[in-house]
Amino acid sequence: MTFTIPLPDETAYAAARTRLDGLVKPLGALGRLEDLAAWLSAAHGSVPPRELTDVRVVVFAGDHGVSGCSAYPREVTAAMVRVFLAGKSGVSVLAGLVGAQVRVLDIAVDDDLEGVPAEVLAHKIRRGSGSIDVEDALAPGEALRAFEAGRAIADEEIDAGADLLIPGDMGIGNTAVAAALVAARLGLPADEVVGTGTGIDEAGRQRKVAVVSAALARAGAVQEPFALLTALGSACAAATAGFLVQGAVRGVPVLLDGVFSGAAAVVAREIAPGAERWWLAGHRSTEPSQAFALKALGLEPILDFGLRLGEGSGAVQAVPTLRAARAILADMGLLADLGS
Ligand SMILES: O=C(O)c1ccc[n+]([C@@H]2O[C@H](COP(=O)([O-])O)[C@@H](O)[C@H]2O)c1
Ligand SMILES: Cc1cc2nc[nH]c2cc1C
Repeated sequence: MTFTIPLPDETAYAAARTRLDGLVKPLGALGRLEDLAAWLSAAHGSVPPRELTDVRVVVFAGDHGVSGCSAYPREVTAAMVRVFLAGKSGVSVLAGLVGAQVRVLDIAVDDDLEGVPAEVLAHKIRRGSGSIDVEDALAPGEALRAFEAGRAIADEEIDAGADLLIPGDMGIGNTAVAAALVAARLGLPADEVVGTGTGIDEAGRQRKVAVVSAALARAGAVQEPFALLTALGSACAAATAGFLVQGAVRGVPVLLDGVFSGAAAVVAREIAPGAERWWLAGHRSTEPSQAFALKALGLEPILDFGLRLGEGSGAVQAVPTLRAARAILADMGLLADLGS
């Protein structure tokens, strides 16, 4: 499987840097905002870049098999799908503030979700994913099917006008899976990547370390990305990876969220090298595996608010910063006009 990833426009990048240096401010005084402005110019091939008017969050909902690794029971995942649909989730509220749309999809919720609109269930791969410490997460073929679903979902959003994609996640137990994927891909011990997720105590974290260690031992040296998603991932991880890859294939910027999209991104980059050029990191999660993932991807988070909600909630809060980056290029005056 090979993908053609477009290259961001280097000429636009250089032109943006030149313009930024000429704006009415000390050289470099807008710091990271200048980097983001140049990045967006390269992505859009224009200086200034276009306005980001159609931001879309897709929440991939699913259960993750591993038990005893979360502060909350598995049933919360299904219940939260209804909260997203009612517009009452954290990301729903935060997305509303920046005019972003939120779409929730049942990828692998361990529930039939009776009464939920058919379009929410349209991409369901399975009920729950396997408990990775004792079995493969997915049956043969499911990782590819979920990955293709994620690509199709990105295509749907882009065809409907999305100019910025945000992957969200809802899945009790998914921080253990994220840790396992990052540990396996980057060759790290479980203890270094496992965090407290939804808020487990140190004894709980030690149990989670044991689960992730068992998963890594069970999977052995598996490295091929789809084999990795099958052994240690989940349907949501594979679907998120497909979503990230397709954003890059279509040349549409993607704002990663927390630990889960970070782990999916590490695997997605293996599937489609160069795709990371189209990704930005919205915020720094409290989960240690996210820090390793972002470092490996060469991404620096925009915000660092101690967030650990998931859902796309951190990424949506970085949207105003991206808009600010565009605005300085579009609207600031020039040093050359100073005093005239
Ligand atoms: O994105 C993050 O950084 C993050 C950190 C901790 C927890 N979460 C969310 O909490 C759930 C997973 O936590 P846990 O403890 O059940 O593995 C899942 O629904 C995630 O969206 C998300
Ligand atoms: C209530 C709740 C909401 C969430 N949103 C993302 N992960 C979550 C986990 C819980 C427990």
